[in-house]
Amino acid sequence: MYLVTAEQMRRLDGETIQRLGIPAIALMENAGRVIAEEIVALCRRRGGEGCRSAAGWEDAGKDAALAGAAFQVSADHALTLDNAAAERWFILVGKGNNGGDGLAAARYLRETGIAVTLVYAVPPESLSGEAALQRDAAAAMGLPAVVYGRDRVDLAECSGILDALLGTGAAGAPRGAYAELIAAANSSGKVIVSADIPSGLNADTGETHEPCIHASVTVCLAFLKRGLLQYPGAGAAGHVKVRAIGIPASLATNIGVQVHLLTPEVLHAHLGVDLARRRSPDGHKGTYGHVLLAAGTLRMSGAGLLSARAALRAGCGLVTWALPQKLLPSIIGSAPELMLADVGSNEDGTWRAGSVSELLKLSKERDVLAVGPGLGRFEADTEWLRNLWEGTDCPLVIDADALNVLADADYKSWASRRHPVILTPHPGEMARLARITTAEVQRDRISLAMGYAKEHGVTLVLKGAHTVIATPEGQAYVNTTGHPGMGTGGAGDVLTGIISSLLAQGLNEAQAAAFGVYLHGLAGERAALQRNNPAAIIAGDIIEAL
Ligand SMILES: NC(=O)C1=CN([C@@H]2O[C@H](COP(=O)(O)OP(=O)(O)OC[C@H]3O[C@@H](n4cnc5c(N)ncnc54)[C@H](OP(=O)(O)O)[C@@H]3O)[C@@H](O)[C@H]2O)[C@@H](O)CC1
Ligand SMILES: Nc1ncnc2c1ncn2[C@@H]1O[C@H](COP(=O)(O)OP(=O)(O)O)[C@@H](O)[C@H]1O
Ligand SMILES: [K+]
Repeated sequence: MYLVTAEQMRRLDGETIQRLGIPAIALMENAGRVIAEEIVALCRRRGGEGCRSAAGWEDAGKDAALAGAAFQVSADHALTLDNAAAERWFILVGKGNNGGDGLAAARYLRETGIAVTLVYAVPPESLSGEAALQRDAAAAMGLPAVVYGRDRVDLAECSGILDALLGTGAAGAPRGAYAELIAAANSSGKVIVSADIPSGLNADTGETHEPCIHASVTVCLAFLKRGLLQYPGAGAAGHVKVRAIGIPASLATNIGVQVHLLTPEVLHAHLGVDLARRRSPDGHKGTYGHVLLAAGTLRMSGAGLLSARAALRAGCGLVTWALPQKLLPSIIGSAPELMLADVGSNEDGTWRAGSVSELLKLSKERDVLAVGPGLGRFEADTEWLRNLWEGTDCPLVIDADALNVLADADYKSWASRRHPVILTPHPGEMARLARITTAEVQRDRISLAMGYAKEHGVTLVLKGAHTVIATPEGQAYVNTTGHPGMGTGGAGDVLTGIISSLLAQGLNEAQAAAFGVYLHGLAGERAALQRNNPAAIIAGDIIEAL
């Protein structure tokens, strides 16, 4: 599934209207219809109708067939509602095409028997184009209408609100009557369905203006908007339903859309990942690759252990953990499946820059080098990392403190590598890498990740809720597996182990990063299910749930 910006959406609309010759009003009709269908589905769920109607039709069909009846008629189930008389919806209508969508939806809802009242944010005379046609059609159908600020509007009188105030054409924070209506809708306690995006949301970045609608359901039209997947916007959108309105998905490739929602289909069809992770019947530990991990200090020995164990659980054949000598006594025996490589250490258990020669030697017999979890900082660590960057002939995964080393270095001047580099920063590490604040990182995670990956020629995994994976070629994937319970020390170390393990098994960097993030999130969800309270998840649970 593609993710688009408002500007890309305008081009997709334009292509459909101009190149395919589909009139804009037809797209708006489709939009109104699918919005109405989702509202009917919602009314049906809360009215306790469940699937009764659908099953009822099926049963009737079966009965008729058994009785030998040849002729059957069925109605439009998606726009049929048994308890329509119990519903009264207010349709908040803005001046642009988003308002036009709401007006079209209002007509379809009225047809189901639901009472609707149009609440215009602006005088209806100010609507133009297709929205004006919809205004006139609604008026011709006799739909009651009021104008906010001129007529009395009491949102307490309705059973639900359709927010069709602002869509992808909105600029800046909602003003005047729009702001007042949004605030009133939010405090009404009524269920809110948003047309396309919640009004007040930045459709590209996911920033929420003050005020912004808090929807239960957002009926997103044609293509998923980037802002619906990025927090805080993702929180304001509620359940997002993407519905087709007649704009062909193939147009997205024509206009160069490069961001995808990370689904099993995208992993399989777009990235070529074998989701079944088949292993060959005659495979052996040598078949599945060997990870070399440089991680851990006395103070943070657990980070290395978590990465190493996660790598094993993610399926690679062998893991060698290179660690400071002072750590060895406490680690021996803690994970018998691991191989340990003593690379010496300072008196206090920290890494020595001289360990690089041993690491370079070890890397020759390994398929991947992962550096960083629990590494700490040490003297001449920049030169140490530069030697690994320039001297290893295998994919490199860089996490945690090794990212902070990179952030302090001018690594664009380092020799280019034959094998890929994957960086796995959390927002704080990303802020240091990009030399901006953490708040600036979170403002538009997708654009930032894409820009950084392209500029630095790395695969970037920007972690946090809805992790973004960006490739140097300009593609990006947004992951939605995972769980807030994963906000626990060491969860990122587990991810580093998983991604390294997949690389060792022969996946390319985009596959390993995307599939690794996806599996890590699934394991987090499974771990949350296994605990009575998700707050009880610890990083080791994620490994065991892999
Ligand atoms: N064929 C198509 O294009 C299709 C489009 N579709 C639908 O159209 C939506 C996009 O429609 P759109 O481009 O007309 O913009 P939209 O979001 O309705 O709002 C713009 C209006 O709001 C106003 N306004 C702006 N900012 C404001 C603010 N901060 N505070 C207050 N007012 C503000 C601004 O008025 P102005 O300030 O210029 O007087 C302007 O008139 C899209 O999300 C989807 O729902 C679908 O039907 C599929 C086919
Ligand atoms: N709310 C959340 N939803 C989904 N995943 C989350 C959430 N919070 C954290 N995570 C995931 O947990 C991991 C935390 O990583 P990180 O911050 O590096 O932890 P640590 O440094 O302790 O290992 C990341 O993969 C992140 O995406
Ligand atoms: K809206």
